[in-house]
Amino acid sequence: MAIAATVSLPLTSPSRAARLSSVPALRSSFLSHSSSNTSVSIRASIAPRNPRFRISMTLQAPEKSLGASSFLDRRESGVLHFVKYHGLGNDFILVDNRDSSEPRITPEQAVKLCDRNFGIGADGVIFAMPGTNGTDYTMRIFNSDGSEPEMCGNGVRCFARFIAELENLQGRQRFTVHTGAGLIVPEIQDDGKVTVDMGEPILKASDVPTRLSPNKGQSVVKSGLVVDGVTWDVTCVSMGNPHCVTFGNKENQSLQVDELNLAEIGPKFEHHEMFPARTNTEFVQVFSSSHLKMRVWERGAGATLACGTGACAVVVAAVLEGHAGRNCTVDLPGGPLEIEWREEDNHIYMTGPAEVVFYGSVPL
Ligand SMILES: N[C@@H](CCC[C@H](N)C(=O)O)C(=O)O
Repeated sequence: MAIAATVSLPLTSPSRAARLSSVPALRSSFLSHSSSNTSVSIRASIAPRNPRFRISMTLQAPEKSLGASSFLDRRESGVLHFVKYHGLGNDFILVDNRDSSEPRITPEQAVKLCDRNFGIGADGVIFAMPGTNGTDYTMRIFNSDGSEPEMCGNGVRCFARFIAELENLQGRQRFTVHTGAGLIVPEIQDDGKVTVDMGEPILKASDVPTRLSPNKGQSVVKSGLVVDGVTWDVTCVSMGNPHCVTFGNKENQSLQVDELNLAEIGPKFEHHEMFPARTNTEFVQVFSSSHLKMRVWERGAGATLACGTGACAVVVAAVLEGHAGRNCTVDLPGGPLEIEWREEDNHIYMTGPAEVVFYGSVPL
């Protein structure tokens, strides 16, 4: 059986062009095109029965970028065309699902595609779907373990950039997006970053949800949670999806987040009996009243390089616990996010990047 693969990479940065031009077979072609903002597609046919694995490649360097729209217009059955994006290293497979309100793949297929060794590799799969209740679009997402969360902050920034590419829209754009967390409004800025109106945080314990007893009105703020014999101070916040935020424990009031063994402790928070829907957990270090650093263990995805809803929950918790003001830079392993919890409307606004990694196709 012959395998045909098509990979299309946008040449948007000199470093990417330099990396690609280091492949000897591609060098002359890439060097001659690396100065323009264009795409090169590589078609490779591999015949596995031939012991020498004959590989033939066709290089195409179109005058204009192929873009997601024409790439994803291809609709062969049994093949999934996708674009991989990342928001600060939190990476997603974006699927054009605008023709149906049913996801084009199952949670089981999503698990396989997200596998970093046997699949494409991603923290989740995101579907761009027709709008609901008058919104422009609907976003659904499967985590890399196949579960379906209500929302994804980094994902919705990638979603906005994906829609702009699909619809061939340039410059500043604003969309209304229906999610499991309700209405979310991302706006692409002139510099390509995306500011998202993430709505209001949910603090009522039973709605987060957490079984911890409310200790500040209906909320759980700086409350003791015993994990493996250690009592952590936690604040519980929902951004549509559940978050447990901690700045320290009884033994260590100020965390040095780089010292944590996240892979060991993260799952114990995620599956703790106090969180009936499991939880995302953020471990936070305070640099100043406007500068925080966090590491995250995500429900259904494990340690990730960034979590947008998590960064929003962290700022809410920091305000409620008196560590910070309403405008913060939150450093994540993959880079910084700007978060504002606005007093006038109680909404949270998140600003950060979203970038294409590559376009691809896989058999289903
Ligand atoms: N990385 C996301 C959150 C994705 C969902 C999360 N794993 C959950 O299950 O709630 C973000 O950027 O917000």
